[in-house]
Amino acid sequence: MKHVPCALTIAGTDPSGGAGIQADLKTFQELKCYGMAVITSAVAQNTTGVKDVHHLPLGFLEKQLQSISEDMPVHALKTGMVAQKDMMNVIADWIPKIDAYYVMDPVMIAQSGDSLSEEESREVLRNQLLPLTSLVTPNIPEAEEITGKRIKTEKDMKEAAEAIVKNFGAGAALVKGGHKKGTAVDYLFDGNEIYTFESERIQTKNTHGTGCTYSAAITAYLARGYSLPEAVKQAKHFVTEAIRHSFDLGHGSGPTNHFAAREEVSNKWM
Ligand SMILES: Nc1ncnc2c1ncn2[C@@H]1O[C@H](COP(=O)(O)OP(=O)(O)OP(=O)(O)O)[C@@H](O)[C@H]1O
Ligand SMILES: Cc1ncc(COP(=O)(O)O)c(N)n1
Repeated sequence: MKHVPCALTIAGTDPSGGAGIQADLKTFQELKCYGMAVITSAVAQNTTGVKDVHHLPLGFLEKQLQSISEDMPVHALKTGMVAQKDMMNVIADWIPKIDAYYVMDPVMIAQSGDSLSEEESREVLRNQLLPLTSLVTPNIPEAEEITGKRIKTEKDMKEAAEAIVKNFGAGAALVKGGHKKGTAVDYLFDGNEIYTFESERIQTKNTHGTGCTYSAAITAYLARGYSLPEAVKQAKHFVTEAIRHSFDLGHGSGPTNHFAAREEVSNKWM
């Protein structure tokens, strides 16, 4: 049988299907990866916000991870919502046991403003998880939280990407400009150079789960064997099209459209 690219997400859930594990699996599927999922927290949420969170017991998180590593290949994995420091420690102990690219989406606060991670977990994220990453994908507030420095300009974004690699030991850092005005520009520092990924800003309120979809698409392209800059370039195209064709569903910030995104990018990579 042909080599099957295998991608894993370790994240929280979104029953309304726009973010978290659900968005990740849709992305893996559209980008022709075999998708696997380990759940950290069950989240009652929809396009309008988070209603409740139920963290899975630590021992159960460990068993889910073990179920993967004792049986399945993983070529690339991502983490999304990992709310508690003890969960981070479990994941940090497990990742070195497998040989896979690791993309961290350092999910802290949902677009709705609801917190998705405990304050005290930030130090473990910085000290234990960041040094294990192939890539971390903070938005501007998350990059500020990691570096402890305000980001106001595009120069600040590039400096934050460099600092996250040089001072915090990430393999590479992609600082995303979804939260700034003007074009949707992201900066990648891979330890050697800065790459720029830019698209027009699409006028829509339907951007629920864009960060999840973007990091899952990068993970999928890495699992498929793309180099890091090429994986980010293709994933940026995918997320831009997912936003352009986003669904006007729900009463809040609607979800992005994974299958339209795949149709738009497909003739380039299939
Ligand atoms: N309105 C938009 N038009 C085009 N691209 C966008 C828009 N909003 C965000 N993006 C892009 O989507 C990607 C995700 O960025 P963003 O900064 O929104 O991440 P995030 O805040 O982690 O996402 P989330 O909203 O899921 O928390 C980035 O490439 C960003 O530039
Ligand atoms: C389980 C989970 N993970 C991540 C997000 C962030 O997505 P957004 O910022 O678009 O709400 C979310 N809402 N839920």
